[in-house]
Amino acid sequence: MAEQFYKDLPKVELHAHLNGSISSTTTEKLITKKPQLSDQHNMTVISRGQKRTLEECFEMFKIIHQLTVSDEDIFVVTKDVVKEFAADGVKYIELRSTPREEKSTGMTKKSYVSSVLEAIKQCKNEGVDIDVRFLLAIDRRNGPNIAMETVKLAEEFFRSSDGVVVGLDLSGNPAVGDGKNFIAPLQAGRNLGLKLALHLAEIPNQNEESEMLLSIPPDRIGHGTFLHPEVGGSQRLVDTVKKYRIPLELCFSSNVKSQTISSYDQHHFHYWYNLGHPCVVCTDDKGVFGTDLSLEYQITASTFNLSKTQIWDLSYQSINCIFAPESVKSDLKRRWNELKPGLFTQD
Ligand SMILES: CC(C)=CCNc1ncnc2c1ncn2[C@@H]1O[C@H](COP(=O)(O)O)[C@@H](O)[C@H]1O
Ligand SMILES: [Zn+2]
Repeated sequence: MAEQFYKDLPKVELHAHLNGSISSTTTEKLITKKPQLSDQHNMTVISRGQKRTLEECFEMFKIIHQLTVSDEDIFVVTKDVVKEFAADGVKYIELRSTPREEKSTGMTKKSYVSSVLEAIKQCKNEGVDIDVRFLLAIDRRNGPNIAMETVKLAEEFFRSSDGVVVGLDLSGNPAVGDGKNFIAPLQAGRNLGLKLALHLAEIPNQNEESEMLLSIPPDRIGHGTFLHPEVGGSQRLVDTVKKYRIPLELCFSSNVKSQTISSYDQHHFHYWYNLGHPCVVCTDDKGVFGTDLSLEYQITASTFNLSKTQIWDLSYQSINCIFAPESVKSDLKRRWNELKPGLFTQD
């Protein structure tokens, strides 16, 4: 559990996968409806101090996906996840999820997205204090044709969701498939006005793929762990990211627990923060990695010795990286400034 300062800090969450963000309370709820899966419960979270390989982490999603197979499941999960982020002091979130169909329950990709959006709407009607937006995710293992279908689905909801659907994500096991196959669908999405948040250089030796994806260019980068030359990336990659000033979504617990980074102090946050490059602290999969955004901010502060003012600035500057329009950014900044005095008189 994070200290009160980090909980009270108003925060922006820009990298959260819906099915990776399910809490153990919600998992229990889902298991009650599916008792045949009851022995899978402790398979869906990596506890404190534990680590897994990246491959093992992706295996966990197969189990989680068995728990969320109907529109009702997706609705319940979205509502709970949104409320949990709000309770953790997150004032603006961009959730992302891969539309899935499930023949046994009649869930289609379209009804999947509708269920997410209905849950978001209900949270808003109930007065939950958080602005929620949504990105449709493309899973690399499904290939470019499915990716193009996802772009079309995103286009439909982009037009009809009153600004809730803002973009596309490219994710899934980075060792599977080739990123260059997704350039065309991603570019098509971009031309439609959808913003792009792409997982990039999450594992080593993907410089060629990273270069191609950066040439689009994306609006934000997920992880970017192996972009810089010290870890086998290249100065050219760094220069491109700097030239376009593409913000990085950084996820400490995720990277350490899935072992793409050996320890917190080795995290590339250090590299990019020292360059003055926009860095956004995120959770990735708060359920799987047993974390929340407050804790990720606290880890950032304690690992790199950042003061409370520096942490405040980090959170405030994240507002510039959201995909919602400028007017939303201004409103959030006003809100942050109203909350600031209360936060700094606690000492
Ligand atoms: C497993 C691991 C190391 C997690 C951290 N890094 C990740 N890298 C790439 N894709 C991810 C990651 N975490 C979640 N995802 C994507 O998000 C999905 C789960 O959320 P959803 O079903 O899209 O709602 C996964 O199936 C995967 O496609
Ligand atoms: Zn991710």
